[in-house]
Amino acid sequence: MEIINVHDYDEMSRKCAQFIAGKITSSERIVLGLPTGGTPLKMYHYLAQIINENNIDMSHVYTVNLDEYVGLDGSHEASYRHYMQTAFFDKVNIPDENTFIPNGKASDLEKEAADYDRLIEELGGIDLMIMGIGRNGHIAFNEPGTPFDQGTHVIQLTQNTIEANARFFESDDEVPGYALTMGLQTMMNAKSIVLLASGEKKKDALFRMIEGEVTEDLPASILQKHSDVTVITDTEI
Ligand SMILES: O=P(O)(O)OC[C@H]1O[C@](O)(CO)[C@@H](O)[C@@H]1O
Repeated sequence: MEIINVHDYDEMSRKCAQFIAGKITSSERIVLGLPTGGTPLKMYHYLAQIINENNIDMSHVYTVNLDEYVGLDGSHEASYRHYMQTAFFDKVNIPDENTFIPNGKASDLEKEAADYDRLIEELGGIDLMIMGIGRNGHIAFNEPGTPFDQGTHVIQLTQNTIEANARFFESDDEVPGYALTMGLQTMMNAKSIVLLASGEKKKDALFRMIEGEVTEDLPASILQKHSDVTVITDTEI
């Protein structure tokens, strides 16, 4: 695991955006795994800026998002589809049909999960996966206790995650209790991974992820077993 220490959130976001832009321009075709949450917001800002300033072609870029709330569709302001459109997709010239996010309104969620894994396979797998980390060590919505060998699935969110995400809703009660998320196996299949972590509140999870035991109690610890993980962080560990 390579750890890149930066001074602050801004530098972390800029570095990551530059790295992704470099990969996009140097690839004939690329599949990106993309996160939501507070952490990557500024990274998307810089990435859109770099793409537009340099007229970077996006027709060969495909994106698969990590997760979506069950019960929300793209018209809901807290849905991850809405987040991605406003934070990134609407700002760059990526074809709509190249962007994929699990459908949280699917009538058969199990089927939607299986179809999502099939889609990733048909795209040829994920070349570069960007992710954040939750305070309890979750990645995507894989909460502590999630088996390491799972593909995309439905998960019940913990109270900790509901509270952490309540800031995107009017109140705690509005945060959906379930989500569709890529599984840890899906994420580990990505060829390269970049994990972003900013701030003291992530310090404990980050430390355990890097130094601790590989355990399902801390989902992110599985990344110790991946051969190409870069962590960009402003948190001293
Ligand atoms: O970036 P934030 O908002 O701290 O969230 C951390 C993690 O929580 C999630 O948003 C899910 O709760 C993940 O997608 C993200 O990696």
